[in-house]
Amino acid sequence: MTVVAVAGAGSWGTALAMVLADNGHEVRLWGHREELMQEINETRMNNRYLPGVELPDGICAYASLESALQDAEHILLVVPTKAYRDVLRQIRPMLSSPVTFIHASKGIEPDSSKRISEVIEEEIPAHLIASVVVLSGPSHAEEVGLRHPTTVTSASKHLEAAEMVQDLFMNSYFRVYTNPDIIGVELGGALKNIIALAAGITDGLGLGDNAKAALMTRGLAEIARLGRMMGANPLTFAGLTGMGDLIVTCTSVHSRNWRTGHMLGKGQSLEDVLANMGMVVEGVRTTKAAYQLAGKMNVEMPITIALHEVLFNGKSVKEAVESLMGRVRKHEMEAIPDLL
Ligand SMILES: NC(=O)C1=CN([C@@H]2O[C@H](COP(=O)(O)OP(=O)(O)OC[C@H]3O[C@@H](n4cnc5c(N)ncnc54)[C@H](OP(=O)(O)O)[C@@H]3O)[C@@H](O)[C@H]2O)C=CC1
Ligand SMILES: O=C(CO)COP(=O)(O)O
Repeated sequence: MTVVAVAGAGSWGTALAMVLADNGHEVRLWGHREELMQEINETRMNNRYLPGVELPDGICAYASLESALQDAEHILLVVPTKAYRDVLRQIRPMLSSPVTFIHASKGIEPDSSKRISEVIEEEIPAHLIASVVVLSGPSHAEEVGLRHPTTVTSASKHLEAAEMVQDLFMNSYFRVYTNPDIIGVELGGALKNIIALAAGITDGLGLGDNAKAALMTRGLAEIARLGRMMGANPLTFAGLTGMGDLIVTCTSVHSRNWRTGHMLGKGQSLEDVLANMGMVVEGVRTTKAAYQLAGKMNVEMPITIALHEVLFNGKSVKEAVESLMGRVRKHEMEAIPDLL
């Protein structure tokens, strides 16, 4: 049995806490809302974020981060990307010996263009980090909560750490693979949210399955283009954390990113959609970050740019579709010279 602190008691933190508790680990689920933490301990449910799922006895909810971290060998971070620096700055003075940081969030920080593992390494001194591991893949919390078969990837520069996390989570309904390509795994998980927003928009507009297949395929091409420039292994994007997560996020009604796009396609404003969602929609912020990165790295990302114009510059979705379809002719493999 291992003691794991889970920082972030939303949908995904709660579902992953359940997987760990099913595997016999002692799980300290930390959330910053005292009332919700008390309710979880009393009702054995997180009705706000994962309704209908009965939580195993191995989970104890904490409103005090310090108590949750006490004796924890590993810290699983599952807060929205925008909360990372704040949460890590709270954690830092509470650590006295190195721990493994596992993160399961999917986003890139705007302006700094940092991946989450880089933010962790920036905020926590090296002597307090045993390893950084990313857990990512096609995995909606609602289905993991039902213990439906799910596959994900554990990625780390250190294979032993990736394998340790694989063993920690793996069970009969949750299968974990390893991959050393932490850059590709983090970028795939973050960037697919942009394409899911765009796919939701085309679904909301009623543009059909051809348009959605086009967005997903050309979306993956631009993700791989940026990834390659940032040092990822292009093959990672054909795996669970690339194509796999792109499929689930663009096609599932559980996806908050797809749902947001769908409502935008139906004519609602971004502000209204986000105000009513009640959960994080990472793709909005990541569109900003990817737009900046595409400019900095000089990588062609037409879907990301079109979505950026819709979300932040008032371009109509109709105009965005026309501008994408009206681009000059291309070779399908044009920007991936190795494949020509
Ligand atoms: N849901 C899913 O199926 C999956 C989600 N992910 C990723 O996991 C990450 C978390 O998503 P998810 O759990 O779905 O998000 P939710 O919106 O369901 O929950 C987010 C949680 O984080 C809390 N939170 C927000 N800011 C802070 C803060 N500053 N300090 C402490 N807690 C904070 C929220 O609390 P409050 O109630 O106060 O807002 C809430 O409990 C995202 O990056 C997402 O992309 C990855 C795979 C699957
Ligand atoms: O990453 C996810 C599934 O793998 C969750 O996607 P959403 O944040 O769009 O719900």
